[in-house]
Amino acid sequence: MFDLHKTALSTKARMGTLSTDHGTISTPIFMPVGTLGTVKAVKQDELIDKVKAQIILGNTYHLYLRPGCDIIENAGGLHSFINWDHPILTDSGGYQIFSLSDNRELKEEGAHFKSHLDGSKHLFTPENVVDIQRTLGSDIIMVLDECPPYPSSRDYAKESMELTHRWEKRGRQAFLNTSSKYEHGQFQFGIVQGGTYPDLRKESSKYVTDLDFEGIAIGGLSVGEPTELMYEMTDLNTDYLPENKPRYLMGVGKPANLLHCIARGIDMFDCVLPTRNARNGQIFTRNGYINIRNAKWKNHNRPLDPDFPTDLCSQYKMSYIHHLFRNSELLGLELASLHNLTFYLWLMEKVKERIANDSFHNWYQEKAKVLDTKI
Ligand SMILES: CNc1nc2c(CCNCC3CCCCC3)c3nc(N)[nH]c(=O)c3cc2[nH]1
Repeated sequence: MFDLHKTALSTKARMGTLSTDHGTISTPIFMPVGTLGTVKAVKQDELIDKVKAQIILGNTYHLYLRPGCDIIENAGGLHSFINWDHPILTDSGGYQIFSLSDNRELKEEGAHFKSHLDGSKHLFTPENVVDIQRTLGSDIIMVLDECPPYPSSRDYAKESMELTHRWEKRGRQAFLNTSSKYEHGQFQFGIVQGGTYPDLRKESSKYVTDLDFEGIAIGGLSVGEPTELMYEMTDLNTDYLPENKPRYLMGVGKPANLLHCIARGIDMFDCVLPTRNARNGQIFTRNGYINIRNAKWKNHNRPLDPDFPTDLCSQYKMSYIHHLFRNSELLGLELASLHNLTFYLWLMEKVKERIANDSFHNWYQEKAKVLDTKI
């Protein structure tokens, strides 16, 4: 399960390992997002050999709708279907129902929604999202929850949190009453909610902790709230979460956000930013970020950062990559996506080095400022 190795000096940063039947994850970790069973524009072997990814995310909502659970089950489960023999975490679909389906209804029994693909009607319940993720065979499954919008009134946030709590209790029971359909075991993570209300966040942290999940996610953040408020809620939540369980901050974030949230006690992150923004030309570097589509790179005949270990950085001229993006050439998307993911995992390795030698606390704030600078 989760072994806490070290907590940093004067911040809540920590290093640990999460052992799953598909491999061990060293934390802090960033988890590349593979919505439809593929991390867009990056091949599985590159994820291992170049990105050094240790775990990727899949999406219950999308995979359930297409290709559907029976196709994936017939293929031997998600790992076999996508040819990835390492850890996979799947989100429960609650968040996707809100961000994708324009017609959904929350009831005590679960979330009714219409498929964004063909308008067909579906219902996710705390119990059937366990069954779906049992069938997918992901190593870490998430409970069904509601992620309230930002801003939400305190009443709405409280109502939503309490429904999510009742769903989590049912989801945990469904998980404990069933077992994995495959050779490998599975873990279930609970999700803390409570909007941006400190008293609700504290109550939710305690409620979810008491359900004794294998890990705990912090939900309801990175939904448009000010960054400082996201940091404040994260800091408060980890004060009330057990030290011996991994903490997963959902949907976060920019490189600078990762450093600040690691300092506030977070172990696991996921975000579409490195791949989605790569496709728009945003490239993260050790000295800040650039947009390669900008005309300033048109005649720039040097590589971006010759000493950084990616093809984009060391093998290609900026003028050429600018040209690829200007012409929507696939090679541009591939180089930028692979680079950004490699950068995120490289940053996590730097963080672990700093925690190990007790130099994280006087490094991360300045580094976060540099990483947040547009070059
Ligand atoms: C971007 N901000 C944000 N994301 C949130 C997410 C989604 C996290 N990412 C999942 C991946 C998305 C791409 C496909 C694969 C799964 C949240 N998910 C849940 N269940 N609950 C949240 O409160 C919740 C809150 C979130 N906030």
